[in-house]
Amino acid sequence: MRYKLSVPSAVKATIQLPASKSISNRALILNALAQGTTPPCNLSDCDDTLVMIKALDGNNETIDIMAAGTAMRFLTAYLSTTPGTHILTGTERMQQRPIQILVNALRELGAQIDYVNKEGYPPLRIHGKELTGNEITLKGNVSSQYISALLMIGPVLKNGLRLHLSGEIISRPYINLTLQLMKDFGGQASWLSESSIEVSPKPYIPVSFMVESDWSAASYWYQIAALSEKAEIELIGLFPNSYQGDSRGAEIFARLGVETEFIHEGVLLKKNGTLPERLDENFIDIPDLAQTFAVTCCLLGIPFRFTGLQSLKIKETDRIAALENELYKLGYILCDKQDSILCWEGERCEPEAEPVINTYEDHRMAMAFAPAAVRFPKMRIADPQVVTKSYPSYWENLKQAGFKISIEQP
Ligand SMILES: O=C(O)C1=C[C@@H](OP(=O)(O)O)[C@@H](O)[C@H](O)C1
Ligand SMILES: C=C(OP(=O)(O)O)C(=O)O
Repeated sequence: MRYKLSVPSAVKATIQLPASKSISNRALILNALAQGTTPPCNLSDCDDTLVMIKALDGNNETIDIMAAGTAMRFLTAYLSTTPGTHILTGTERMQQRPIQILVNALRELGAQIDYVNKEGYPPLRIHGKELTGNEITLKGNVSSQYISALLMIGPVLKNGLRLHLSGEIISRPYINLTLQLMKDFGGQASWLSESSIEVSPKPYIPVSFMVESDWSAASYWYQIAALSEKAEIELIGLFPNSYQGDSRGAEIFARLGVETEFIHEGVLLKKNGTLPERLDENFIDIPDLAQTFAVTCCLLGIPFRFTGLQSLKIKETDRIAALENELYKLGYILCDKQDSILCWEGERCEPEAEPVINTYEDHRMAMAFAPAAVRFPKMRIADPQVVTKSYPSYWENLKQAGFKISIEQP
């Protein structure tokens, strides 16, 4: 299936954003570890959260978390300390996303985990037991989800946990998000230095917890505001001083002419029309926003150099390659360096007359390219249903904002 989008001349909408999947999936694990009886409020209805709810509710020996990185990593740690034997598996792509760093760390703490097929990758067979170790060193430069997974089980370990992280720490705001939520659930955990974290063996307590809206999802609306002639967009459920690192997207969009005003229930986006000569930005803390800004800058004709993208290759797809391929179809020639830098210096080629944007089973490819319909009315988005991974109502919300969507079967 493909979607062809027609864009309204002015976008005017009030959008109820989805709840954050990162917060939902942490709150579910923490609530389970706290033996809470009421689930967190306003949980996301996205695939990644639904698989987490099912995994924690069910008694199935085999747990399939589909494409959810957080569920795979958080459940690996959780099941290692929970009685029972489980097979944890996921999509074909999930079986190519590395997990050895986390498995080795858990084994050092005493966990019993085996690889079902390929060494270093899911599926895993996990035999839950009491873990006795309390101090480990692991790489901090591959995925912060390994670190979040370990931190969350820290309070239930007999001797607590001390983590030492080596290499340049990526996605640090996600580690801070984990520490914040652990505190909200009565845990005691904090940074000892730039690269060490200590968790006390103090049990969690059940609390009532409300999940805020998703700042990563908000980025596509900022993008629509940046690319449209006229836009008046209200996003519900976002607050200042969010726990989510992707709230920094608002500051970067301010440089691209979209200002944020915090109003009663969320934010109001306002265009001020000023654009920079170029955008150079380090995405080490905000990897999920790279696609949003790459597409936005190309379409606004703003050359860029994005660094800190080393984690993009092991996400839902190789996002650096996917961006290069699909932006080429729209006439933009990007270059990448050292697997961690993506640049566009204004080089153009003839765009395809009717470009079909492939989405590579990556929700963010679909969501970041859809706003490009503003400039490319003949563009199609292939396999648009991928958005359910984090934002099931994305297309409905676009329709609400005046976009028209026609469905095509290739
Ligand atoms: O902890 C989390 O909720 C996440 C951490 C990030 O992954 P990495 O730490 O692998 O970069 C991010 O890309 C992902 O969407 C969600
Ligand atoms: C990378 C992502 O998700 P995950 O790693 O949790 O699958 C994402 O949502 O962009």
